[in-house]
Amino acid sequence: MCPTEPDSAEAAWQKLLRIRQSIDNIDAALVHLLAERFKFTQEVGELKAEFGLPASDPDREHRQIARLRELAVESNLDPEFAEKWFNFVVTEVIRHHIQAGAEGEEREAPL
Ligand SMILES: C=C(O[C@@H]1C=C(C(=O)O)C=C[C@H]1O)C(=O)O
Repeated sequence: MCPTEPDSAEAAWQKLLRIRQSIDNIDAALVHLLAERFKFTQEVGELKAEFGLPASDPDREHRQIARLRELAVESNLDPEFAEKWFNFVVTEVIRHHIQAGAEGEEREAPL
């Protein structure tokens, strides 16, 4: 048996608990990072709404996807997954931007 392998069910359970703690820490960090990202994209949405800029910027998104795919390959992460994750997040960001734009228009042209 490899020396780092647990040699009993109890040791395996302890190892599982230790690994799960790290998984939970990483999940917490991801939530914090996403919250920060959405704070910044909200600022972008406010700027876009104020100056009538389009909600989405497909050219920028293509550049971001190319970069993230490269980073994923370097990090041994599936680049398809990295792109799916990015698109999932950006779809939500754009939905917020469209909403902010519509609310800005309503404020400018009340009934
Ligand atoms: C945040 C922006 O708005 C949109 C959202 C993006 C993102 O979440 O990274 C990128 C491009 C835009 O489609 C932006 O234009 O920078």
